[in-house]
Amino acid sequence: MDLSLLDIGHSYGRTRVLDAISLEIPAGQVLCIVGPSGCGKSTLLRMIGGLERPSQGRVMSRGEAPEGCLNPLTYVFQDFALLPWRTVAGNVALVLEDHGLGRARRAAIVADVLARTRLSEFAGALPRQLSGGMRQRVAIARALAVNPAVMLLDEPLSALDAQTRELLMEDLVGLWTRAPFTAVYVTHNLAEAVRLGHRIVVLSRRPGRIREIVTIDTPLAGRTTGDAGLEKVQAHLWDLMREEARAADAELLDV
Ligand SMILES: Nc1ncnc2c1ncn2[C@@H]1O[C@H](COP(=O)(O)OP(=O)(O)OP(=O)(O)O)[C@@H](O)[C@H]1O
Repeated sequence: MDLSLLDIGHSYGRTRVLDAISLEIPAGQVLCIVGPSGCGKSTLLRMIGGLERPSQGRVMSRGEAPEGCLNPLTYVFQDFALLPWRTVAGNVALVLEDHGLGRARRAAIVADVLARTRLSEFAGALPRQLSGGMRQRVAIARALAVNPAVMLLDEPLSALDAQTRELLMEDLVGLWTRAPFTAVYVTHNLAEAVRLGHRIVVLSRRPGRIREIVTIDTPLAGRTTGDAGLEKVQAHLWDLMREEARAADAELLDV
C-alpha cells in the first residue's frame, strides 16, 4: 500500500503548524522526517495515521494492505507503551485479540515476531525486568505482529542511550533487510535518519513546510556509523536545519 499526502496544512487555533505538505510514501521504503523542535513532525505523523484530521489537504492510500494485515497503520512510540502487568508475549498477543484468529494462529504469530526481534527467551518476562532497548524491541515486535501496511515510528529510539540506539538501529536494518516494511520514522537524530531512511524529508520550522527531500541510495544493510558518504549527507541535513533549529530553540525559551 502506498500513501500520498496531498497539500496538507494544519492549524491549532491561530497557530499554523503545517503548510503545503505533499509527499509520496511508497511501499517498502523507510521515510524519515526531520526538522527543528515544534515544526509539526509528530502532528504530521498523527495525520498519516488518521489520529487527527488535517485542516487542509488529505492523506490517500493506494493498493492493498499486505496479506494478514490486522492494522494498516501501526504506531511505535518513544515510551514503548507496554502494559506493565503483561508479559512480553502477553503484550504482543494483546494486539491479536478480537481479530477472530484461533489460539494456535495467535501463538504462531507471537512466536514468529519474538524470534524476529530476538526476544523468544524473554517471552515470559515482565516489562520492568527488561532494559529500555529490549522494551522497545517488544514494542517493535508488537507492531510487526499486526503486519502493518505502514509502521509509524515517533522518536522510537530517543529514550535510549547511544549504545542501545546503535543496537536497535542494527535490529531495524536487519528486520527490514529480511522482510522489507514500509515506515515513516520521525526523529530529531540526523545520524538515525541517514542510517535508516531511504528518503529523508527535512521540514522547516513552524509552520513545517518541506525544505528538501534527500534520497540515499546506499542499501540499509551497507550503511555503517562513521561512513564518510553518510556523514556528508548528515552534514548537509544539519546545514539545512542549523539556523532554524537555533531559532526554534530560542522561540521555545521565550514561551
Ligand atoms: N493538540 C494540540 N493542540 C495545540 N497545539 C498543539 C497540539 N499538538 C501539537 N501542538 C503544537 O503544534 C506544534 C507542533 O507540534 P509537534 O509535536 O507536531 O512538533 P514536533 O516537530 O514533533 O516537535 P518536537 O520535535 O519537539 O517533538 C507545537 O508548537 C505544539 O505545541
